[in-house]
Amino acid sequence: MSAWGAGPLVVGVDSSTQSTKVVVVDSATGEVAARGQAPHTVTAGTGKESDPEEWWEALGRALAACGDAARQASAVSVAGQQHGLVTLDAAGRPVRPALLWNDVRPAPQSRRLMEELGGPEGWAERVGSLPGPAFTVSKWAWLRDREPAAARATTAVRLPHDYLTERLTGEAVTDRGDASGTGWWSSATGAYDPEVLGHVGLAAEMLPRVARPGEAAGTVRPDVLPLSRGTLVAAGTGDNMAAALGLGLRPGHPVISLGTSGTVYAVTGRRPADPTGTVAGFADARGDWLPLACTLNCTLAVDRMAALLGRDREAVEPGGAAVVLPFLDGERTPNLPDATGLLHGLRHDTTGGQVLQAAYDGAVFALLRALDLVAGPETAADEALLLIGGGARGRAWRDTVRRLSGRPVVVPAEGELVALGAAAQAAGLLLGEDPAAVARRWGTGRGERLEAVERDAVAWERLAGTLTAAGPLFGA
Ligand SMILES: Nc1ncnc2c1ncn2[C@@H]1O[C@H](COP(=O)(O)OP(=O)(O)O)[C@@H](O)[C@H]1O
Ligand SMILES: O=C(CO)[C@@H](O)[C@H](O)COP(=O)(O)O
Repeated sequence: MSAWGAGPLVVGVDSSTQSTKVVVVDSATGEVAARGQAPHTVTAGTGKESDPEEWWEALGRALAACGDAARQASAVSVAGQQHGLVTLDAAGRPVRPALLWNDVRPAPQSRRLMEELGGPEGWAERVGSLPGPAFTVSKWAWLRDREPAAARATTAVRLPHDYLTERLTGEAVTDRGDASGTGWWSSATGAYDPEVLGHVGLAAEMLPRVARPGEAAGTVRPDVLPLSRGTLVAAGTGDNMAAALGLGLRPGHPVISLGTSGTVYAVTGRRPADPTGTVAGFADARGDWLPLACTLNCTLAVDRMAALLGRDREAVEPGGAAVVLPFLDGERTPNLPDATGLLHGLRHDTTGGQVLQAAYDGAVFALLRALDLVAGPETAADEALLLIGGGARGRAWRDTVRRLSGRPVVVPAEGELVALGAAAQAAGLLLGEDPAAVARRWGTGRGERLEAVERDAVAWERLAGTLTAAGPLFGA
């Protein structure tokens, strides 16, 4: 029992693309005692990079905003944006800024790795996922090609959440969920794949230990952050895996997350292996699987379109025949790393609000095309979609998902599902419970249900036709 409520306090961290968010939660009730947030800088332009030192400082600031509650916590867990390549030198300092998940520069290395190591079928079977440009293995191959001196200076490779966990504990630890986004962890064997590592010149000693679900990473070192020395630290996980924990997700309940990335995923007991590369065959943080499709252009692309049009993001208008493929950062789903944004179907009477609606439609269409692939046979055709991420707060996003899917939508009342999932992982470690069961007890997945509306098949067909016609323009 803490000074704040019924049970010991736990801290959940979401170190995502745009910011770090922290929640301090009562482990008995799930009540949020304090919260903090601090922004990150991402380089503009084609390359997407962030300084890992800035994530650490942002974590300190977000924790400080929680005041005494963070210091009183008994356990902490860090969830982070997936795939990012953090390269450390012998002194444990970043050799260069981290290459982020949405950096498409490694597209040539991704294609090469695919050809050299068994083709799409080989990768799907052996690793569970294809080594798309997002995957850490392609980023490391890019670094070796383009910045060989930086690659040579690297003695340790981490993911964003591992880097922060190691700064907290001094221990090099990751988990199966985040490891499954590297491309060098095999979902078939549950271990690093020696052939992939050998192929890209990485020694297993350069990588963190992969903790078992429910295992601790260590304890907080003295005087590192506004946390108490000796606080238990869970292994952490990738941000999508953490959100699945926070929702207490069971098979048959697909999730759409609308943030910097758009993601669509579900939890399942069957190991995914999709040779088309649309579905990443991630592991979850518990021992099951998290088939997931991810787009590079979601909330930021739509907000950029709103800014270009000089409109508020909610100022959409129905009608017209405009189509927007909002591939401002290239695209991952579909796999078109060299794509750019496309606006089609303009007439004299097309309004700015219709073009903005078309941008929402394009972003949601890309995600919904992958829904059936990730949802699997456990999911009923009329099952509601769980809508999370910053965009889930917006009315236009909610309405677009309902109109293009024809399904009901449930928006959890608590917005920070990644941080809450990390908190549930910390509580699970502290109390010896399954973190998803902790989250269910807390009720974090409960929220507002918006009923289905008729599916807009006309808009869907227009988008599908435009995407097919535009393929050659984008190098498809
Ligand atoms: N009220 C809102 N309505 C619509 N979109 C919103 C709202 N609040 C935040 N967002 C969007 O959420 C995005 C951030 O989402 P978030 O899930 O926090 O991102 P990430 O975890 O990738 O850093 C912003 O890009 C912004 O466009
Ligand atoms: O690459 C993926 C999933 O494979 C992304 O979902 C990242 O994990 C970044 O997440 P956000 O910062 O958008 O939450």
